[in-house]
Amino acid sequence: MSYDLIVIGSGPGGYVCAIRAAQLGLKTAIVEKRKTYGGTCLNIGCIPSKALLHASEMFEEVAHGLGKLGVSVGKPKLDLPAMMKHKDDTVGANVQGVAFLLKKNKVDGFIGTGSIPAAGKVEVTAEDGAKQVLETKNIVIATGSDVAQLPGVTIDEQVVVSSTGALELPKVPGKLIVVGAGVIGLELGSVWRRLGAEVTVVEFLDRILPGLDLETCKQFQRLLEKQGVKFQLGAKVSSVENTGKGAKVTIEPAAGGAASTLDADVVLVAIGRRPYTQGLGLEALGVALERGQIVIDSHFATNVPGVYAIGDVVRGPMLAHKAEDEGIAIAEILAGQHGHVNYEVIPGVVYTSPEIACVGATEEDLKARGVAYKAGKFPFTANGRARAANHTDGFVKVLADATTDRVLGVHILGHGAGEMIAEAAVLMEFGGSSEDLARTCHAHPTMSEAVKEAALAVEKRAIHI
Ligand SMILES: NC(=O)c1ccc[n+]([C@@H]2O[C@H](COP(=O)([O-])OP(=O)(O)OC[C@H]3O[C@@H](n4cnc5c(N)ncnc54)[C@H](O)[C@@H]3O)[C@@H](O)[C@H]2O)c1
Repeated sequence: MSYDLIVIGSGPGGYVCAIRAAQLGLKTAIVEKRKTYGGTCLNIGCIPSKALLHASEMFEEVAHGLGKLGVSVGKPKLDLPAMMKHKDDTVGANVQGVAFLLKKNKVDGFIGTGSIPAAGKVEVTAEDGAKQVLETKNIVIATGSDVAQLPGVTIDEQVVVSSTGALELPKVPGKLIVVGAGVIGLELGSVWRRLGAEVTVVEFLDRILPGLDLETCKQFQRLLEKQGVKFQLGAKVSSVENTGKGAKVTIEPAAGGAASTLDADVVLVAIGRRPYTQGLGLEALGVALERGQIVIDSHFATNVPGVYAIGDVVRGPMLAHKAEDEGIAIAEILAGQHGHVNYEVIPGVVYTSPEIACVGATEEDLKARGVAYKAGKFPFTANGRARAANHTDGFVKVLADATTDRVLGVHILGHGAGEMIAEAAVLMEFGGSSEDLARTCHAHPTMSEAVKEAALAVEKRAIHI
Protein backbone atom coordinates (compact mmCIF):
# COMPACT_ATOMS: atom_id res chain seq x y z
CA MET A 1 0.00 0.00 0.00
CA SER A 2 1.20 3.50 -0.71
CA TYR A 3 0.34 6.61 1.29
CA ASP A 4 -0.17 10.19 0.20
CA LEU A 5 1.51 11.36 3.41
CA ILE A 6 3.54 9.85 6.21
CA VAL A 7 4.19 12.05 9.23
CA ILE A 8 7.18 11.15 11.40
CA GLY A 9 6.53 12.17 15.01
CA SER A 10 3.16 12.47 16.74
CA GLY A 11 3.63 15.59 18.86
CA PRO A 12 1.22 18.53 18.47
CA GLY A 13 2.77 19.35 15.06
CA GLY A 14 2.68 15.78 13.73
CA TYR A 15 -0.67 14.50 14.95
CA VAL A 16 -2.51 17.71 14.01
CA CYS A 17 -0.90 17.56 10.54
CA ALA A 18 -1.99 13.92 10.11
CA ILE A 19 -5.57 14.63 11.19
CA ARG A 20 -5.89 17.67 8.91
CA ALA A 21 -4.43 15.72 5.97
CA ALA A 22 -6.88 12.88 6.57
CA GLN A 23 -9.77 15.37 6.79
CA LEU A 24 -8.75 16.63 3.37
CA GLY A 25 -8.85 13.12 1.91
CA LEU A 26 -5.14 12.24 1.89
CA LYS A 27 -4.29 8.62 2.74
CA THR A 28 -2.18 9.29 5.83
CA ALA A 29 0.01 7.39 8.28
CA ILE A 30 1.89 8.51 11.36
CA VAL A 31 5.05 6.98 12.83
CA GLU A 32 5.80 7.35 16.55
CA LYS A 33 8.79 6.09 18.53
CA ARG A 34 7.14 6.32 21.97
CA LYS A 35 4.51 3.83 23.05
CA THR A 36 1.97 6.64 23.25
CA TYR A 37 1.10 9.48 20.86
CA GLY A 38 1.40 13.17 21.72
CA GLY A 39 5.17 13.72 21.74
CA THR A 40 7.07 15.70 24.34
CA CYS A 41 4.18 18.11 24.93
CA LEU A 42 1.60 15.56 26.00
CA ASN A 43 3.89 12.95 27.57
CA ILE A 44 6.68 14.84 29.32
CA GLY A 45 6.14 18.56 28.68
CA CYS A 46 3.24 21.01 28.49
CA ILE A 47 0.50 18.76 29.81
CA PRO A 48 2.13 17.06 32.84
CA SER A 49 3.78 20.35 33.84
CA LYS A 50 0.40 22.12 33.77
CA ALA A 51 -1.09 19.38 35.97
CA LEU A 52 1.67 19.95 38.55
CA LEU A 53 1.51 23.73 38.17
CA HIS A 54 -2.23 23.71 38.84
CA ALA A 55 -2.03 21.28 41.76
CA SER A 56 0.91 23.08 43.40
CA GLU A 57 -0.86 26.42 42.94
CA MET A 58 -3.88 25.01 44.77
CA PHE A 59 -1.57 23.79 47.55
CA GLU A 60 -0.10 27.26 47.93
CA GLU A 61 -3.49 28.94 47.71
CA VAL A 62 -4.80 26.79 50.55
CA ALA A 63 -1.64 27.43 52.59
CA HIS A 64 -1.44 31.19 52.12
CA GLY A 65 -4.27 32.59 50.00
CA LEU A 66 -7.53 31.50 51.59
CA GLY A 67 -7.21 33.05 55.06
CA LYS A 68 -7.55 36.55 53.63
CA LEU A 69 -10.82 35.51 51.99
CA GLY A 70 -12.18 34.32 55.33
CA VAL A 71 -11.75 30.65 54.56
CA SER A 72 -9.84 28.93 57.32
CA VAL A 73 -8.76 25.37 56.59
CA GLY A 74 -5.61 24.86 58.63
CA LYS A 75 -2.24 23.80 57.27
CA PRO A 76 -2.52 21.76 54.07
CA LYS A 77 -0.77 18.38 53.87
CA LEU A 78 1.06 17.42 50.72
CA ASP A 79 0.22 14.02 49.24
CA LEU A 80 2.87 13.96 46.50
CA PRO A 81 1.96 10.48 45.14
CA ALA A 82 -1.66 11.65 44.70
CA MET A 83 -0.48 14.81 42.97
CA MET A 84 1.70 12.71 40.65
CA LYS A 85 -1.27 10.43 39.97
CA HIS A 86 -3.33 13.45 38.95
CA LYS A 87 -0.51 14.36 36.55
CA ASP A 88 -0.24 10.80 35.16
CA ASP A 89 -4.04 10.52 34.76
CA THR A 90 -4.07 13.85 32.92
CA VAL A 91 -1.37 12.62 30.54
CA GLY A 92 -3.13 9.24 30.12
CA ALA A 93 -6.43 10.86 29.17
CA ASN A 94 -4.74 13.19 26.70
CA VAL A 95 -2.63 10.58 24.91
CA GLN A 96 -5.64 8.25 24.65
CA GLY A 97 -7.59 11.17 23.23
CA VAL A 98 -5.01 11.61 20.47
CA ALA A 99 -5.03 7.86 19.68
CA PHE A 100 -8.84 8.06 19.41
CA LEU A 101 -8.71 11.08 17.11
CA LEU A 102 -6.15 9.47 14.79
CA LYS A 103 -8.28 6.33 14.57
CA LYS A 104 -11.49 8.32 14.05
CA ASN A 105 -9.83 10.10 11.13
CA LYS A 106 -8.54 6.80 9.69
CA VAL A 107 -4.87 7.71 10.11
CA ASP A 108 -2.76 4.52 10.22
CA GLY A 109 -0.44 4.47 13.24
CA PHE A 110 2.96 2.75 13.32
CA ILE A 111 4.84 2.47 16.61
CA GLY A 112 8.58 2.44 15.97
CA THR A 113 11.45 4.69 14.96
CA GLY A 114 11.00 6.29 11.57
CA SER A 115 13.82 6.96 9.15
CA ILE A 116 13.94 8.01 5.51
CA PRO A 117 16.10 5.65 3.39
CA ALA A 118 15.02 7.55 0.24
CA ALA A 119 12.44 10.13 -0.78
CA GLY A 120 9.11 8.32 -0.97
CA LYS A 121 10.10 5.71 1.61
CA VAL A 122 9.82 5.58 5.41
CA GLU A 123 11.40 2.73 7.32
CA VAL A 124 9.85 1.89 10.69
CA THR A 125 12.00 -0.01 13.19
CA ALA A 126 10.01 -1.51 16.04
CA GLU A 127 11.38 -1.89 19.57
CA ASP A 128 12.23 -5.54 18.87
CA GLY A 129 14.25 -4.53 15.80
CA ALA A 130 11.69 -5.65 13.22
CA LYS A 131 11.72 -3.36 10.20
CA GLN A 132 9.15 -2.47 7.57
CA VAL A 133 9.35 0.00 4.71
CA LEU A 134 6.32 2.11 3.82
CA GLU A 135 5.82 3.85 0.49
CA THR A 136 4.52 7.42 0.34
CA LYS A 137 4.23 10.43 -1.95
CA ASN A 138 5.12 12.92 0.80
CA ILE A 139 6.88 12.88 4.15
CA VAL A 140 6.51 15.45 6.93
CA ILE A 141 9.24 15.39 9.58
CA ALA A 142 7.81 16.49 12.93
CA THR A 143 10.31 14.92 15.30
CA GLY A 144 10.49 17.86 17.71
CA SER A 145 13.33 18.67 20.04
CA ASP A 146 15.39 17.27 22.87
CA VAL A 147 16.93 18.73 26.02
CA ALA A 148 20.10 20.80 25.44
CA GLN A 149 22.97 19.42 27.50
CA LEU A 150 25.35 21.41 29.64
CA PRO A 151 28.86 20.43 28.44
CA GLY A 152 30.45 17.93 30.83
CA VAL A 153 27.29 17.47 32.89
CA THR A 154 25.48 14.13 32.86
CA ILE A 155 21.75 14.17 33.41
CA ASP A 156 20.92 11.12 35.55
CA GLU A 157 17.28 12.26 36.10
CA GLN A 158 17.73 11.65 39.85
CA VAL A 159 20.07 14.35 41.16
CA VAL A 160 20.78 16.21 37.93
CA VAL A 161 17.50 16.34 36.09
CA SER A 162 16.03 17.72 32.88
CA SER A 163 12.40 18.79 32.71
CA THR A 164 11.53 15.09 32.38
CA GLY A 165 13.04 14.18 35.77
CA ALA A 166 11.71 17.37 37.37
CA LEU A 167 8.19 16.11 36.63
CA GLU A 168 8.88 12.84 38.47
CA LEU A 169 10.78 13.73 41.65
CA PRO A 170 9.87 11.20 44.35
CA LYS A 171 10.11 13.81 47.13
CA VAL A 172 10.34 17.56 47.50
CA PRO A 173 14.04 18.52 47.35
CA GLY A 174 15.36 20.64 50.21
CA LYS A 175 17.43 22.76 47.85
CA LEU A 176 16.77 22.94 44.13
CA ILE A 177 19.13 24.77 41.82
CA VAL A 178 17.68 25.67 38.44
CA VAL A 179 20.16 26.32 35.66
CA GLY A 180 18.55 28.76 33.22
CA ALA A 181 15.81 31.35 33.84
CA GLY A 182 13.85 30.36 30.72
CA VAL A 183 10.28 29.10 30.63
CA ILE A 184 11.04 25.58 31.86
CA GLY A 185 13.23 26.75 34.74
CA LEU A 186 10.66 29.23 36.03
CA GLU A 187 7.64 26.95 35.59
CA LEU A 188 9.15 23.86 37.19
CA GLY A 189 11.10 25.94 39.74
CA SER A 190 7.72 27.41 40.75
CA VAL A 191 6.17 23.95 41.19
CA TRP A 192 8.83 22.76 43.64
CA ARG A 193 9.12 26.11 45.46
CA ARG A 194 5.37 26.01 46.16
CA LEU A 195 5.71 22.47 47.50
CA GLY A 196 8.49 23.53 49.89
CA ALA A 197 11.85 23.50 48.09
CA GLU A 198 14.34 26.34 48.48
CA VAL A 199 14.86 27.36 44.86
CA THR A 200 17.81 29.27 43.39
CA VAL A 201 17.77 30.11 39.68
CA VAL A 202 21.15 30.71 38.05
CA GLU A 203 21.00 32.57 34.75
CA PHE A 204 23.79 33.46 32.37
CA LEU A 205 22.17 36.69 31.13
CA ASP A 206 21.45 39.72 33.30
CA ARG A 207 17.69 39.16 32.96
CA ILE A 208 15.12 36.38 33.11
CA LEU A 209 13.09 35.04 30.15
CA PRO A 210 15.22 36.40 27.31
CA GLY A 211 13.12 37.50 24.34
CA LEU A 212 10.08 38.54 26.39
CA ASP A 213 9.19 42.17 27.14
CA LEU A 214 11.81 43.45 29.57
CA GLU A 215 9.59 45.65 31.76
CA THR A 216 7.15 42.75 32.19
CA CYS A 217 9.98 40.39 33.11
CA LYS A 218 11.51 42.81 35.65
CA GLN A 219 8.20 43.14 37.51
CA PHE A 220 7.68 39.38 37.26
CA GLN A 221 11.11 38.72 38.77
CA ARG A 222 10.23 40.94 41.74
CA LEU A 223 7.04 38.92 42.27
CA LEU A 224 8.95 35.63 42.09
CA GLU A 225 11.48 36.98 44.62
CA LYS A 226 8.59 37.92 46.93
CA GLN A 227 7.44 34.30 46.60
CA GLY A 228 10.88 33.18 47.80
CA VAL A 229 12.68 32.27 44.56
CA LYS A 230 16.33 33.41 44.66
CA PHE A 231 18.09 34.58 41.50
CA GLN A 232 21.73 34.75 40.50
CA LEU A 233 21.78 36.62 37.21
CA GLY A 234 24.83 37.23 35.04
CA ALA A 235 26.12 33.91 36.35
CA LYS A 236 27.13 30.87 34.35
CA VAL A 237 26.95 27.33 35.66
CA SER A 238 30.24 25.88 34.49
CA SER A 239 30.12 22.47 36.15
CA VAL A 240 27.92 20.24 38.26
CA GLU A 241 29.46 17.58 40.47
CA ASN A 242 27.01 14.81 41.25
CA THR A 243 27.79 13.18 44.61
CA GLY A 244 24.93 10.70 44.31
CA LYS A 245 23.02 12.23 47.22
CA GLY A 246 23.27 15.78 45.96
CA ALA A 247 25.34 18.07 43.82
CA LYS A 248 27.91 20.85 43.96
CA VAL A 249 27.27 23.50 41.37
CA THR A 250 30.10 25.75 40.22
CA ILE A 251 29.05 29.21 39.14
CA GLU A 252 31.20 31.74 37.33
CA PRO A 253 30.29 35.39 36.84
CA ALA A 254 29.37 35.80 33.16
CA ALA A 255 31.62 38.88 33.03
CA GLY A 256 34.57 36.84 34.37
CA GLY A 257 35.95 36.64 37.90
CA ALA A 258 36.16 34.19 40.78
CA ALA A 259 33.95 31.11 40.75
CA SER A 260 31.71 30.13 43.68
CA THR A 261 29.88 26.94 44.55
CA LEU A 262 26.36 26.14 45.71
CA ASP A 263 25.11 22.87 47.21
CA ALA A 264 21.87 21.34 46.03
CA ASP A 265 19.78 18.23 46.53
CA VAL A 266 18.57 18.42 42.95
CA VAL A 267 19.81 20.42 39.95
CA LEU A 268 17.41 21.15 37.09
CA VAL A 269 19.21 21.82 33.81
CA ALA A 270 16.88 24.00 31.71
CA ILE A 271 19.16 25.76 29.25
CA GLY A 272 17.10 25.24 26.13
CA ARG A 273 16.17 22.56 23.65
CA ARG A 274 17.77 21.36 20.42
CA PRO A 275 16.08 20.11 17.22
CA TYR A 276 15.82 16.31 17.31
CA THR A 277 16.83 14.81 13.98
CA GLN A 278 19.08 11.90 14.97
CA GLY A 279 18.44 8.58 13.28
CA LEU A 280 16.28 9.97 10.48
CA GLY A 281 19.03 9.42 7.93
CA LEU A 282 18.99 13.06 6.85
CA GLU A 283 22.70 13.22 6.05
CA ALA A 284 22.54 10.26 3.65
CA LEU A 285 19.36 11.66 2.12
CA GLY A 286 21.08 15.04 1.63
CA VAL A 287 18.58 17.14 3.61
CA ALA A 288 20.15 20.54 4.38
CA LEU A 289 20.57 21.44 8.05
CA GLU A 290 21.65 24.73 9.60
CA ARG A 291 22.63 24.94 13.29
CA GLY A 292 20.87 21.61 13.79
CA GLN A 293 17.61 22.85 12.27
CA ILE A 294 16.15 21.44 9.07
CA VAL A 295 16.20 24.16 6.42
CA ILE A 296 12.78 24.73 4.82
CA ASP A 297 11.27 27.21 2.37
CA SER A 298 8.11 29.22 3.02
CA HIS A 299 6.06 26.11 2.13
CA PHE A 300 7.85 23.86 4.65
CA ALA A 301 9.72 22.03 1.85
CA THR A 302 13.26 20.83 2.44
CA ASN A 303 15.76 20.71 -0.42
CA VAL A 304 14.73 17.07 -1.07
CA PRO A 305 11.52 16.85 -3.14
CA GLY A 306 8.62 15.29 -1.22
CA VAL A 307 10.24 15.82 2.19
CA TYR A 308 8.84 18.57 4.44
CA ALA A 309 9.48 19.60 8.06
CA ILE A 310 7.55 21.49 10.76
CA GLY A 311 7.69 22.34 14.46
CA ASP A 312 10.74 22.35 16.74
CA VAL A 313 13.03 20.85 14.04
CA VAL A 314 12.68 24.02 11.93
CA ARG A 315 13.19 27.78 12.55
CA GLY A 316 10.90 29.79 14.82
CA PRO A 317 9.78 29.50 18.42
CA MET A 318 9.72 26.00 19.94
CA LEU A 319 6.04 26.13 20.84
CA ALA A 320 3.38 23.44 20.49
CA HIS A 321 0.79 25.79 18.99
CA LYS A 322 3.26 27.08 16.39
CA ALA A 323 3.92 23.45 15.38
CA GLU A 324 0.16 22.74 15.23
CA ASP A 325 -0.47 25.67 12.93
CA GLU A 326 2.43 24.60 10.71
CA GLY A 327 1.01 21.05 10.67
CA ILE A 328 -2.33 22.34 9.42
CA ALA A 329 -0.67 24.62 6.86
CA ILE A 330 1.47 21.87 5.29
CA ALA A 331 -1.45 19.42 5.21
CA GLU A 332 -3.51 22.02 3.35
CA ILE A 333 -0.63 22.78 0.97
CA LEU A 334 -0.21 19.06 0.19
CA ALA A 335 -3.96 18.85 -0.47
CA GLY A 336 -3.65 21.65 -3.04
CA GLN A 337 -4.85 24.45 -0.77
CA HIS A 338 -3.02 27.58 0.42
CA GLY A 339 -1.94 26.79 3.99
CA HIS A 340 -0.27 29.66 5.78
CA VAL A 341 1.08 30.59 9.24
CA ASN A 342 1.19 34.19 10.47
CA TYR A 343 4.42 34.21 12.47
CA GLU A 344 3.74 37.80 13.62
CA VAL A 345 0.86 36.58 15.77
CA ILE A 346 2.00 33.60 17.80
CA PRO A 347 1.14 34.01 21.47
CA GLY A 348 3.49 32.86 24.21
CA VAL A 349 2.52 31.98 27.77
CA VAL A 350 4.59 31.30 30.88
CA TYR A 351 2.34 29.29 33.19
CA THR A 352 3.64 30.59 36.50
CA SER A 353 1.72 32.53 39.14
CA PRO A 354 0.99 35.12 37.97
CA GLU A 355 1.19 34.12 34.33
CA ILE A 356 2.96 36.05 31.60
CA ALA A 357 1.33 36.10 28.20
CA CYS A 358 2.41 37.98 25.12
CA VAL A 359 1.74 38.28 21.44
CA GLY A 360 3.59 40.30 18.83
CA ALA A 361 6.47 42.71 19.30
CA THR A 362 8.11 43.76 22.57
CA GLU A 363 9.15 47.36 23.23
CA GLU A 364 12.76 46.22 22.69
CA ASP A 365 11.86 44.76 19.26
CA LEU A 366 10.14 47.98 18.19
CA LYS A 367 13.02 50.17 19.38
CA ALA A 368 15.53 47.95 17.55
CA ARG A 369 13.44 48.16 14.36
CA GLY A 370 13.05 51.94 14.72
CA VAL A 371 9.23 51.69 14.76
CA ALA A 372 7.49 54.66 16.42
CA TYR A 373 4.90 53.30 18.86
CA LYS A 374 2.62 54.34 21.69
CA ALA A 375 2.28 52.23 24.85
CA GLY A 376 -0.84 52.00 27.00
CA LYS A 377 -0.59 50.31 30.40
CA PHE A 378 -3.16 49.37 32.99
CA PRO A 379 -2.50 47.66 36.36
CA PHE A 380 -4.71 44.93 37.83
CA THR A 381 -4.77 46.84 41.16
CA ALA A 382 -7.27 49.17 39.44
CA ASN A 383 -9.51 46.30 38.23
CA GLY A 384 -12.51 45.43 40.43
CA ARG A 385 -12.63 41.74 39.59
CA ALA A 386 -8.90 41.37 40.29
CA ARG A 387 -9.42 43.00 43.69
CA ALA A 388 -12.40 40.75 44.49
CA ALA A 389 -10.36 37.66 43.63
CA ASN A 390 -7.20 38.90 45.33
CA HIS A 391 -5.27 38.74 42.04
CA THR A 392 -4.00 42.33 41.81
CA ASP A 393 -0.41 41.61 40.74
CA GLY A 394 0.59 42.64 37.25
CA PHE A 395 -0.60 44.77 34.36
CA VAL A 396 -1.58 44.81 30.69
CA LYS A 397 0.51 46.68 28.15
CA VAL A 398 -0.71 47.43 24.62
CA LEU A 399 1.79 48.64 22.02
CA ALA A 400 0.34 50.38 18.98
CA ASP A 401 1.91 51.92 15.89
CA ALA A 402 2.21 55.70 16.51
CA THR A 403 1.01 56.54 13.01
CA THR A 404 -1.59 53.90 12.11
CA ASP A 405 -2.65 52.81 15.65
CA ARG A 406 -2.40 49.17 14.53
CA VAL A 407 -1.67 46.97 17.56
CA LEU A 408 1.86 45.58 17.27
CA GLY A 409 2.18 43.76 20.60
CA VAL A 410 0.31 42.99 23.82
CA HIS A 411 1.99 41.88 27.04
CA ILE A 412 0.10 40.72 30.11
CA LEU A 413 1.44 39.86 33.54
CA GLY A 414 -1.41 38.62 35.71
CA HIS A 415 -3.64 35.82 36.89
CA GLY A 416 -5.18 34.12 33.84
CA ALA A 417 -3.01 36.08 31.40
CA GLY A 418 -2.77 32.99 29.16
CA GLU A 419 -6.54 33.08 28.58
CA MET A 420 -6.73 36.87 28.25
CA ILE A 421 -4.10 37.03 25.50
CA ALA A 422 -6.43 35.28 23.02
CA GLU A 423 -8.46 38.44 22.34
CA ALA A 424 -5.25 40.31 21.54
CA ALA A 425 -4.22 37.55 19.12
CA VAL A 426 -7.60 37.70 17.35
CA LEU A 427 -7.40 41.50 17.18
CA MET A 428 -3.89 41.38 15.71
CA GLU A 429 -4.80 38.63 13.25
CA PHE A 430 -7.45 40.98 11.86
CA GLY A 431 -4.99 43.89 11.83
CA GLY A 432 -6.96 45.70 14.54
CA SER A 433 -6.09 49.01 16.18
CA SER A 434 -5.95 50.04 19.83
CA GLU A 435 -9.09 52.05 19.06
CA ASP A 436 -10.86 48.83 17.95
CA LEU A 437 -9.88 47.13 21.20
CA ALA A 438 -10.81 50.17 23.29
CA ARG A 439 -14.26 50.41 21.69
CA THR A 440 -15.05 46.70 22.04
CA CYS A 441 -17.48 46.17 24.93
CA HIS A 442 -15.85 44.04 27.65
CA ALA A 443 -18.03 42.39 30.30
CA HIS A 444 -17.93 43.89 33.79
CA PRO A 445 -16.52 42.86 36.14
CA THR A 446 -13.81 40.81 34.41
CA MET A 447 -10.02 40.79 34.46
CA SER A 448 -10.13 41.35 30.68
CA GLU A 449 -11.42 44.88 31.23
CA ALA A 450 -7.78 45.64 31.99
CA VAL A 451 -7.00 44.80 28.33
CA LYS A 452 -9.59 47.35 27.18
CA GLU A 453 -8.29 49.93 29.68
CA ALA A 454 -4.70 49.42 28.46
CA ALA A 455 -5.98 50.01 24.90
CA LEU A 456 -7.70 53.20 26.11
CA ALA A 457 -4.44 54.20 27.81
CA VAL A 458 -2.68 54.21 24.41
CA GLU A 459 -4.47 57.52 23.80
CA LYS A 460 -4.25 58.47 27.50
CA ARG A 461 -7.98 58.07 28.09
CA ALA A 462 -8.16 55.10 30.48
CA ILE A 463 -11.17 55.61 32.75
CA HIS A 464 -10.27 53.72 35.89
CA ILE A 465 -6.82 55.13 36.62
N1 LIG B 1 5.06 27.62 28.47
C1 LIG B 1 5.78 27.41 27.37
O1 LIG B 1 5.50 27.97 26.31
C2 LIG B 1 6.96 26.53 27.42
C3 LIG B 1 7.18 25.71 28.51
C4 LIG B 1 8.32 24.92 28.52
C5 LIG B 1 9.20 24.96 27.46
N2 LIG B 1 8.96 25.77 26.41
C6 LIG B 1 9.94 25.85 25.31
O2 LIG B 1 10.94 24.89 25.47
C7 LIG B 1 12.20 25.42 25.11
C8 LIG B 1 13.21 25.16 26.19
O3 LIG B 1 12.92 25.89 27.36
P1 LIG B 1 14.09 26.27 28.37
O4 LIG B 1 13.46 27.02 29.49
O5 LIG B 1 14.92 25.08 28.65
O6 LIG B 1 15.04 27.20 27.48
P2 LIG B 1 15.12 28.76 27.19
O7 LIG B 1 15.89 28.87 25.95
O8 LIG B 1 13.77 29.40 27.29
O9 LIG B 1 15.98 29.35 28.42
C9 LIG B 1 17.25 28.84 28.73
C10 LIG B 1 18.00 29.84 29.60
O10 LIG B 1 19.20 29.23 30.09
C11 LIG B 1 20.24 30.19 30.08
N3 LIG B 1 21.54 29.47 30.11
C12 LIG B 1 22.11 28.76 29.10
N4 LIG B 1 23.27 28.20 29.52
C13 LIG B 1 23.45 28.54 30.81
C14 LIG B 1 24.45 28.27 31.80
N5 LIG B 1 25.50 27.49 31.55
N6 LIG B 1 24.31 28.79 33.04
C15 LIG B 1 23.24 29.59 33.33
N7 LIG B 1 22.26 29.87 32.43
C16 LIG B 1 22.35 29.36 31.20
C17 LIG B 1 19.94 31.00 28.83
O11 LIG B 1 20.56 32.29 28.89
C18 LIG B 1 18.41 31.10 28.86
O12 LIG B 1 17.93 32.22 29.58
C19 LIG B 1 12.00 26.90 24.84
O13 LIG B 1 12.02 27.10 23.46
C20 LIG B 1 10.64 27.19 25.39
O14 LIG B 1 9.96 28.17 24.63
C21 LIG B 1 7.87 26.56 26.37
